[in-house]
Amino acid sequence: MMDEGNVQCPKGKWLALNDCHYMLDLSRSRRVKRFGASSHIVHRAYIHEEENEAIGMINAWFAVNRKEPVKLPRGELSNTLTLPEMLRFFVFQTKSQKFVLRKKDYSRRIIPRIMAPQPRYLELTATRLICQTVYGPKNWEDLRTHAGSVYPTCLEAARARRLMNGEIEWQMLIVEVAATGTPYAMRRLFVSILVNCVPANPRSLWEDNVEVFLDKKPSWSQDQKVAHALRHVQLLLARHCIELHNFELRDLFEEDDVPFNLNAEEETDNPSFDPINVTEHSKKADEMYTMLNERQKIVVDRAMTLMKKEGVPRMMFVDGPGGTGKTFCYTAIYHRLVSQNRSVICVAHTGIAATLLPFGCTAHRKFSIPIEVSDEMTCNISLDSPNRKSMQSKTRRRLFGRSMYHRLQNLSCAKQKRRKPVLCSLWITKRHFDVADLNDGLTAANAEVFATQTPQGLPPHILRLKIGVVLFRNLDVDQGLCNCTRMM
Ligand SMILES: Nc1ncnc2c1ncn2[C@@H]1O[C@H](COP(=O)(O)OP(=O)(O)OP(=O)(O)O)[C@@H](O)[C@H]1O
Repeated sequence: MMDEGNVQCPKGKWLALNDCHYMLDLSRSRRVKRFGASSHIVHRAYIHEEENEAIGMINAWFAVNRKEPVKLPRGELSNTLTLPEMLRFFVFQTKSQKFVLRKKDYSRRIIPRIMAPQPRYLELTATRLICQTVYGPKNWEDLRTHAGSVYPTCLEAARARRLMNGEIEWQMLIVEVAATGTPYAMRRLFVSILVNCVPANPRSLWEDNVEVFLDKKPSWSQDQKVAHALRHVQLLLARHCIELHNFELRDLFEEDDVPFNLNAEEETDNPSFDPINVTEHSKKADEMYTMLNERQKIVVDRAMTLMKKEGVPRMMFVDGPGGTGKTFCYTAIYHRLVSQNRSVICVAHTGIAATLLPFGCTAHRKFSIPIEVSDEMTCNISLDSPNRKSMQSKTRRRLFGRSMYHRLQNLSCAKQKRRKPVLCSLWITKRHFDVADLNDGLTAANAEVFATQTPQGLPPHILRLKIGVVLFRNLDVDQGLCNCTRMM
C-alpha cells in the first residue's frame, strides 16, 4: 500500500497509525488521512451497571441532560439525544468522567456505537439496548421508565419495550433438537443458548420445556429430577463464571433434592469429580514416565523438583517444535501430582489447546483474564463467584499452561511499548524478523521456485478455501467446539 501511494513513512509508524486510525481522536486522524485512512471514525460508548454511582459514561450522559440544554450544530438540543448520539457532539473525558462539547462540528463524520457486552450479561445487554433507544434521561429511573411505569431493572424495562430477542426461535430450536437429543444434550444446548444468545426470558424457556431437560429415572421423584437437571445446568454455567440466579433460575430447586450417589456418567461435567482414583493416577504416571525420552524426563524431573521447593516463586517454560511431546510431558506431570493428592488446574491459551489437556480450560475463562492486554491486566474473578470458591477449595494449586509463552511475551511487549500496543503482534518473536529478512532477500526469479515448494509445517503458497462453517467462539471446549473449529 505504501509503495502504490509512493508515500515515505517509517514502516512501523505507518502500521501503528493504520491499525488504530479508527480509535484516534479527530486531530490525529487528519494527520493519518493523508496516508489514505478512512474519512469516518467509529466512536464507542462504554456502558456500566447502575451500582456505579458517580463515574461512567451513562452517569455523565445524565449529568448533561440535567443541565440547561445547549443548542447543537444541527439544531438539536443537548438533552434530546440517545447515548450513542452524544458521541457525535461531545467528547467523553475519562479523567473527569464528563462529556465536553466539541469545539468543531464533526458529527457527520462520526459513527457512534455502544460496546456490546457478552450476551450472557443480560442486565448489561438490556442497558445497552435501552441506551440506544431512550432520549435525554436524567437518571436511572428515567432510563427504566416505559409508558409511565418505572421498572425495577433495565432488563425488565427492555422486555417491556420489546427490545430483547423474541423467545420463539429458541423455543423452536429446543423443540426441534428434543426430537433426537437426550436430556443431557438438551441441558447443554440450554446452557449454550443462555451463554451465547440473550434469550428474553430464560426462566420461562426452562419452565415451558422442562420435561425435555429431565432424566427419565423411575426411582427419582419429579423434584429430584428437576434438582438434578438444574444442578447440571449450574455446573455448566459455572465454567463460564455465571450462576443460576443470573438467569432467574436459582429458586427453582432445593439443594437437598439433588439425588445422592450419582454415577460417573452423571457427574461428567462436575469439575470436582474425578473418575480416576489416586492409585490409577499413580499407575498412569508410572506408565507414562517409563515411556518418556531423555529430554522429556529432564522436563518432568525438573517440574517435580520445583514442586518440592515451597515458599519460592516457581515458573517453568517448556518450548519445542510441534509434535515433540510437550503435552505428553504435561499429562505425565498432571498424573504424578494428582497421585500425590495435589490439586492441579490445567489451562491453555486457546480452546483447541485446552482440549488436549486433562480437564483443560482456557486461562481467560478460568481466571477471568481480560482479552485486551494491558499493564493493569489482572484476574477478574469476583469475590463471590463459584470459580473463586472452587479454586479456594483446592489445597494446593499447580498451573500448567500450553502455548502461554506467547501470551506472556505479548504482555511484556505491551509493557515496553506502552504507547503502541497495536504493534505487539509484530514484535512477539525473533522468528518474525527472520521471516522479514528472508522476504527481503527474495528476488522475483527464485520466488517462483519457492512457490512450488510445500515443505512440512509451511502453509501452501496458494490457499484454497472450502465452503463450510467455522466457529468464532469457544462454544464448548469439552465437546471440541472451539474458536476456529471447522464444522463438517
Ligand atoms: N515419550 C512418548 N512416548 C510415546 N508417545 C509420545 C511420547 N511423546 C509424545 N508422544 C506422542 O507424540 C504425539 C505428539 O506429542 P504431543 O502432542 O505431546 O506434542 P506437542 O509438542 O505437545 O505438539 P504440539 O506443540 O503440536 O501440540 C502424541 O500422539 C503423543 O502421544
